[in-house]
Amino acid sequence: MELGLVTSGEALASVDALLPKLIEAKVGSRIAAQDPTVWGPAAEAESSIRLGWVNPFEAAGKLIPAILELRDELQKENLTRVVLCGMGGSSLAPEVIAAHDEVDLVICDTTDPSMVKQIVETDLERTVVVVSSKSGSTVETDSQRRAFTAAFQAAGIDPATRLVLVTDPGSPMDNPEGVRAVFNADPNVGGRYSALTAFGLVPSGLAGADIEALVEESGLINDVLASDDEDNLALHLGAAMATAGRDKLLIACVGDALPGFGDWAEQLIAESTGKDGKGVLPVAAHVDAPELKNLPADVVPLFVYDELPEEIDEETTGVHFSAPLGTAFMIFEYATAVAGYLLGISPFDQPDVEAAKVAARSMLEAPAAAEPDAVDGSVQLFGTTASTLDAALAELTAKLPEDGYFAIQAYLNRTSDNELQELRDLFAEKTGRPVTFGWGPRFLHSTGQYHKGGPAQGVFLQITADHQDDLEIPDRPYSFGSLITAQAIGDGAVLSDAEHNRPVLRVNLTDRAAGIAALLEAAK
Ligand SMILES: O=P(O)(O)OC[C@H]1O[C@H](O)[C@H](O)[C@@H](O)[C@@H]1O
Repeated sequence: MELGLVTSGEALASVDALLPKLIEAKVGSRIAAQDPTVWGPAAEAESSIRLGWVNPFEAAGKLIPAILELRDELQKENLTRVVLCGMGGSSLAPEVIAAHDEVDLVICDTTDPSMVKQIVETDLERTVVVVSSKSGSTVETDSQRRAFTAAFQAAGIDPATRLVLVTDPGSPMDNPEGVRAVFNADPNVGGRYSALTAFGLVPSGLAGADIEALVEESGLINDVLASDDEDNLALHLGAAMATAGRDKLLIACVGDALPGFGDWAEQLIAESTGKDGKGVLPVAAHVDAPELKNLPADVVPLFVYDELPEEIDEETTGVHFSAPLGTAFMIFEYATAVAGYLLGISPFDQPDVEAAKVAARSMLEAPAAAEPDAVDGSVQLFGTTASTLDAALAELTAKLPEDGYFAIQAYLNRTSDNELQELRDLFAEKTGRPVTFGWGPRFLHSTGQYHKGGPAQGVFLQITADHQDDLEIPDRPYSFGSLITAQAIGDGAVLSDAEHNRPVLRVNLTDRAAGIAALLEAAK
């Protein structure tokens, strides 16, 4: 893949206006030198422990031989199915790396009982499970680990031969007892910037990805990214992200270019910029997205190519990007940090993520069985004055502000309920506004920060379901089914509370298949 970045229209105007300022303030070289003062005094404490990602090379060089050695060992034992349990920054990068190299890595980033079951009950005899968590205390990851440990034991397999941990040194998970290996990551790198640390490299490397090539690619333009001149692509991309009046970035991969990259970039940009009522809303979409046919005035489209097209219309607003995956990770990380500087926010914290976790915990401790406001066939409606699904969706859509976006949050099984993703385009068509689609609880660790901390522009459609075939979480007083429901209700409660005041409609499907069909029909 060739390396290139071209901006056009208003994105180009933004680059022209902001580049001289970025160069004058030496933003590129200061980030490369890990200068924590770039984002101002309020951000300094966090920045001073979060800039390790600008130089991942030495640590990666030491780590890779150990990963390859373990991979060989596992292969000799015919342990060829690699599952990764982890959320947000602990799973999005390895998912992209594996997809890019076309190696199988099964991602378990859910609490949907049907999906956890599907993953836990498949081919256990040849499965090795990587459990990744920087903090070592993420409830989803801990629950998935418990489910796998119990499943191995039930199958007469010693979990100590099958569990591999990736975590920060000293975290509650950093314990070699009862596991095959523990890989420590660099604590000075936050989750969403950790693609080239143990979090990105261990699971994808064990699954067979060419992690040496990836790390090599990531160093290709190190000097360019550290420079204070017009050739620094990250300054261009950061300035394009901060285009005035266009605070939404629609990401579309063209053809086979970097599959899944939009989902990774979405977490990086949403969690890094969406706070203090500001932010860039990333919209992971595709080249046929309705938004691109009739571009809303507040959206910058960003196209990711294998190779840049020969001709790019200079007038039409857009960002056109092409890079090898390792290089792309680095450019986007730098660019997001640059956008943070331009927006005047700290790109390394996620102040609003915790609120949803707290609300979910209190739901689990004292479950409140709320009565639906209305029932329409197999769909229960919560948070509406309407009595039918059609009317409830119309009521929600009517609350969209002019500069608003429609957010769909599906707390379902992203493998077997995948057709639900069609809702994204249907609502984009219907509303003429950008639409984000997130699988819960996965998105809580990604765009979840922006939805609560960014500009108050979103309206929210939560989709939950009853769990006929639930799964217990060993040694926990709640099941996966009650956990995922608590996570949805908890996040909905925070979104709609007095502080955030976002419109939220929850539809609960008492029958999944019939409910999904009804939703798709209603969205047309
Ligand atoms: O790696 P972990 O500590 O389990 O964290 C996983 C995710 O959790 C939180 O939601 C953070 O907001 C994310 O940035 C992080 O990637």
